[in-house]
Amino acid sequence: MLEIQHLSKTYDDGTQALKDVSFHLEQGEFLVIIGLSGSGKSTLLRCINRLVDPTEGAILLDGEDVAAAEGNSLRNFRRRMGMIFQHFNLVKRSSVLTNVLSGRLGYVNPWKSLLHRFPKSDRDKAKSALERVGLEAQTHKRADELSGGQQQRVGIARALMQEPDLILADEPVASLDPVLAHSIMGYLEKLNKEENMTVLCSLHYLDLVQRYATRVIGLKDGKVVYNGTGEDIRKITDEEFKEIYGEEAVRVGAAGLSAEGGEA
Ligand SMILES: Nc1ncnc2c1ncn2[C@@H]1O[C@H](COP(=O)(O)OP(=O)(O)OP(=O)(O)O)[C@@H](O)[C@H]1O
Repeated sequence: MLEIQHLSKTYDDGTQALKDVSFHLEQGEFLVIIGLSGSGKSTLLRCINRLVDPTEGAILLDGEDVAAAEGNSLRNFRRRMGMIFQHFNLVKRSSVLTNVLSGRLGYVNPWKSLLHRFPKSDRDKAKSALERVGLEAQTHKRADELSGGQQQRVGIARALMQEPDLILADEPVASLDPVLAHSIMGYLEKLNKEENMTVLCSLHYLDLVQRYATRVIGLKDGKVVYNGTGEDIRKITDEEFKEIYGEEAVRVGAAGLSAEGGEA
């Protein structure tokens, strides 16, 4: 469904964040991107939904180039991708429901969205998204009254409002403790397995990578240095991981816990 061809990104200050990155992703995969801080993971995810404009290369979504898209066509591509951020990116003073509804903004007439006048069908959709992440009881709370794990579940519900085919998650559990990390990953796994959503997620804990990935891409200094299946990465030794990663394996612990296992 997604084919990245010779993607490069050089920022205005001359930093080469991505260098000739190519890989492909099939519908229904759970692809994890690993790499040290600064290796280009965020830049890659942000190029895919064009929060960052790539310098060179193509990003083919079902054969059509997102990298070259503009205007309506870019908006249509973006609707197909739900983004989940490390620091949740919620409007802290707004309610949980309003935050989730904002995931629908691309679909709503702009003046209506300014007035927070969302159609009933959208409000129903938001409630159903909140149920899917187990937060129906928190609907009317302010976002900043929730725990970190709950805030990230709001982030997931907001992404679901777009009815995405592809979920882009940029270190979604880096701000959470181990139990919450597994809980959040469990929700992403559920969307992947039960709703056949394709997931592209950056992570840096080896045990999470081994537990959830069906494919793994390793980035180092903006280049792909590893491309393997989930099976390959489950067999990897700490020494081999160090070669790809450049550092000792980092483990989050609490392995084996699932969405049901942890209180987020
Ligand atoms: N807006 C920017 N302008 C200039 N350089 C940038 C910009 N954003 C990122 N970079 C640089 O690009 C490189 C890749 O950064 P990126 O954030 O993509 O890496 P990352 O692997 O996601 O790191 P982290 O895990 O710390 O977020 C780094 O050298 C970073 O300093």
